[in-house]
Amino acid sequence: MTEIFSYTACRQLSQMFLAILFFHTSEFILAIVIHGRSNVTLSSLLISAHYILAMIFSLAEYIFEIVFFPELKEYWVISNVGLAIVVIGEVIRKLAILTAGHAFTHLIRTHRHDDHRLVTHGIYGFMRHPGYSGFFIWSVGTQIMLCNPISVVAFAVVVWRFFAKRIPYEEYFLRRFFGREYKEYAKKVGSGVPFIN
Ligand SMILES: C[S@@+](CC[C@H](N)C(=O)[O-])C[C@H]1O[C@@H](n2cnc3c(N)ncnc32)[C@H](O)[C@@H]1O
Repeated sequence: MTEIFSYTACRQLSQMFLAILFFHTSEFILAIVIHGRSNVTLSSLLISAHYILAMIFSLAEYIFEIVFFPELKEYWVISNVGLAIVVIGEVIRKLAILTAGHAFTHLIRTHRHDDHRLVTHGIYGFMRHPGYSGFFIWSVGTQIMLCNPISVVAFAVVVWRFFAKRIPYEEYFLRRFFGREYKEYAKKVGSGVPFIN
């Protein structure tokens, strides 16, 4: 049991806590800066029941493994690569939010607003869904950082399946809003999420 208070656990769990804290507070602050306080609710913290369950599962896996298989958490190269992946995912996601500006709404728009323009510059020139790609990378990175083998696979599968449904739904409306312009853009630029066209 003392492993829970070891240097390894304290460092890896603090990194996880800071990664989560930074991700959610920065999402919320950026939403307020871009859309204005009156248009932002607590839902912009992006903390859903499924998300909390996933994080509890990941923490349970971590505690179980650090108690019964503490050597599993000592792969520092893997853990540090995970930390680097978390930072990369965070940077991609925040670049997406800053580049898209007003167009980046947490709820998918089903009606076109007059000021909604198709964004294809900056990071959107490299991938169509940098916000989703960044979150996918970030979430899997957190589990690599914790050396949580089950959660690495579980997070990759669950987050991928979520975006595999969300992206076609979002793009249905983007095609309706921007027609040919979006078709041409989608022909040239990939989604940014593995195995999603
Ligand atoms: C949560 S944001 C995610 C944006 C994008 N899917 C991404 O991953 O960066 C969802 C909103 O962004 C808008 N959106 C997505 N791609 C866009 C683009 N290239 N230009 C303008 N608006 C876009 C959609 O209409 C939707 O309301």
